Amino acid sequence: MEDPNITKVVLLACGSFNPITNMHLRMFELARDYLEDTGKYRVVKGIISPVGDAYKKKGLIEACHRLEMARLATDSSDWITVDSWETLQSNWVETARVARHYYEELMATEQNNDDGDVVKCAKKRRKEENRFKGSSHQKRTGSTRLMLLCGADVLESFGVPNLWKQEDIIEIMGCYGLVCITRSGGDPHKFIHQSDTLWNYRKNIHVVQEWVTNEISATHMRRALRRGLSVRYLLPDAVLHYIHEHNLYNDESEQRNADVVLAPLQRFTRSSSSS
Ligand SMILES: Nc1ncnc2c1ncn2[C@@H]1O[C@H](COP(=O)(O)OP(=O)(O)OP(=O)(O)O)[C@@H](O)[C@H]1O
Ligand SMILES: O=C(O)c1ccc[n+]([C@@H]2O[C@H](COP(=O)([O-])O)[C@@H](O)[C@H]2O)c1
Repeated sequence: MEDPNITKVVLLACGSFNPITNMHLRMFELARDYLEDTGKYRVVKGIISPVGDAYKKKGLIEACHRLEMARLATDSSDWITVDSWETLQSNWVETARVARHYYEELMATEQNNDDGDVVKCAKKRRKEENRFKGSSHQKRTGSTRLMLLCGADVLESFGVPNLWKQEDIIEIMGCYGLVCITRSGGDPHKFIHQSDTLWNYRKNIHVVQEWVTNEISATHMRRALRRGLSVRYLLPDAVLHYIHEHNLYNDESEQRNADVVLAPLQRFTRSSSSS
């Protein structure tokens, strides 16, 4: 018998996953431990949603390969899944829209048509943008909630001018909530404190401290692979075999989209993003 006071949660992680690393998988485990330790949540599913080919980020290889690597990486997990919906869209899809898609899917599955309609919630949120002061609109005890899972760099990218739409940030915080894993060099608590918008929604942002800090990033993987260095044990063996089998990361692949106007997050110069 389910405890009615415990809210079920689906975690959604968006990103390039170019390639997927062990840290991407660890994010899910860390988030689940954190949420369940509060005694308020039970994490029932994790979704990895790789960005589509229309996201013109330098060095981004084809979605079919990124998807397949993510599938191989999650093969042994009984709760983390990979979903191709985002990669099947012809245009780049904003993260708020991706979240809306999965939330609607979730609601349809649960046939839960009560006041949890996220589209209504999103519209209302946009109207109330300047008045709303955070927190308890999301409470839907008894039904499943969707939360966005990301690293602290993504949270901090919310502060980059003209990168995210303000209403999307508000929708993400107000309708879903965020689980944010610390990354070395970042300070999400300070960032939330310094942003009026994030401060308003602070109760919907769960900052998870990763004590075993590491610098694993997809950028590091690609760089090492281009140089013929080992990345073994930084990503699953099956993924590594797949990379070698298809010769995925090399000087040529790193030049993909090099001549295209930068993808949104690339404009936000993170140290790990330089090649
Ligand atoms: N070492 C890490 N610690 C915490 N979060 C991470 C880490 N690596 C990736 N993430 C998070 O995983 C999600 C997907 O990330 P993404 O595919 O952009 O990986 P990345 O390793 O940061 O990529 P790149 O190096 O290509 O920019 C993002 O929310 C990102 O913040
Ligand atoms: O929705 C937005 O406005 C938005 C702005 C910048 C980035 N994102 C998403 O954030 C993710 C960033 O991935 P990456 O690999 O560029 O760090 C990817 O899923 C993008 O679609 C989303």
